[in-house]
Amino acid sequence: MEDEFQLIAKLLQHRPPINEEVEVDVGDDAAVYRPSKEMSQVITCDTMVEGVHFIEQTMDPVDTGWKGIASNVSDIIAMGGIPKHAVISLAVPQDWTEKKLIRLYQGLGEATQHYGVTILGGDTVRSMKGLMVSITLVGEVEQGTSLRRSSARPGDILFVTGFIGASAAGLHILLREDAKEWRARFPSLIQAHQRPCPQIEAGRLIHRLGERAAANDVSDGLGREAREIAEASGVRLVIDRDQVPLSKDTVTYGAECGVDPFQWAFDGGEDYQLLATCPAQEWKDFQGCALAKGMTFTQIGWVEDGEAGVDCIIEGHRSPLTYTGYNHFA
Ligand SMILES: Nc1ncnc2c1ncn2[C@@H]1O[C@H](COP(=O)(O)OP(=O)(O)O)[C@@H](O)[C@H]1O
Ligand SMILES: Cc1ncc(C[n+]2csc(CCOP(=O)(O)OP(=O)(O)O)c2C)c(N)n1
Ligand SMILES: [Mg+2]
Ligand SMILES: [Mg+2]
Ligand SMILES: [Mg+2]
Repeated sequence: MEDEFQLIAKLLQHRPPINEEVEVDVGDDAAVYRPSKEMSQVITCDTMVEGVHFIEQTMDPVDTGWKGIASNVSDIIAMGGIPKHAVISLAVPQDWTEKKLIRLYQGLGEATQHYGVTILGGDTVRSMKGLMVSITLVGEVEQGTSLRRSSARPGDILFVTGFIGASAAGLHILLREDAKEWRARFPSLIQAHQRPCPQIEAGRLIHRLGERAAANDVSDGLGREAREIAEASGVRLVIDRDQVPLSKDTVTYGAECGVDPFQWAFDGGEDYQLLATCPAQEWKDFQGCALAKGMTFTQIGWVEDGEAGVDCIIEGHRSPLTYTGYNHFA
């Protein structure tokens, strides 16, 4: 590799074109974009670190690029927003060749194209060990209407979008020494881990409920995300564990390898689905509306008055949730 400036020029060939909202593109000290009228700006930042979020065995660089954007898009969606512009910070170790970095950018390019996000800049520096990709994503939401973790109220329905736990099941396969044969049998689990696909439409549909809905994206496992909503709202969430939607492959693989698949759902993380609440009287229509748009929203519990926290019903027996979720410093 010659120098970082030539590298940046090569990498940028793999980003989708910018649009008319961009006043100053890559190439100056900072980028300038024009926010839409009547919209508030939403800003988030998520990082992928080699050895923590991915290793060579689990992710091709193209997947790491995709997932870096997806994890940020997921947070904008969980606020009810629409993702718009990204800046990308790279710390590159010696063993990451230009070829691998171009693959990373192809993944970033695919995901930004898919979600209508423009890459407006970034930063490129040396890392002494391991690649780090840190992405800051700006989105927008109608003023004063973002979805908060603090909006859950007693009597609400607690629900999730899609399936939960498939990403952690996929990671379990990818970390096996005999991964090859399992990968071929359970491609949906591998896909869930490597290519999560947060759905903007799901967030925007929940956003229609306005301040009566609370939402969190599932990055650290249901156990962790549920606690965050309970604490922010000052309510007790009750989850009926057997209602948590697990994909058929998640259940089959769990049975074959002797792992409780609910552990993947509650402790695993990286599903990038939404955990949300909805007023009970709206639930049936709301769920029907999601279905009509090709999305599955599944009730997994409800919200009660009481000490802030989460209870879980397992085979008819209710007790405080013991699953903890993912913890970086455990
Ligand atoms: N180093 C930091 N400095 C300031 N705020 C932070 C930092 N790390 C996380 N946060 C904030 O703490 C909150 C929780 O972060 P995090 O658990 O990463 O959220 P999420 O799981 O939705 O990505 C977010 O509002 C985030 O912006
Ligand atoms: C090699 C490897 N080991 C473990 C994991 C699991 N893992 C790493 S970070 C993480 C939690 C999600 O990442 P985080 O940075 O906490 O995202 P955020 O909650 O901020 O969106 C999980 C489940 C993984 N993806 N890859
Ligand atoms: Mg985060
Ligand atoms: Mg989040
Ligand atoms: Mg996290």
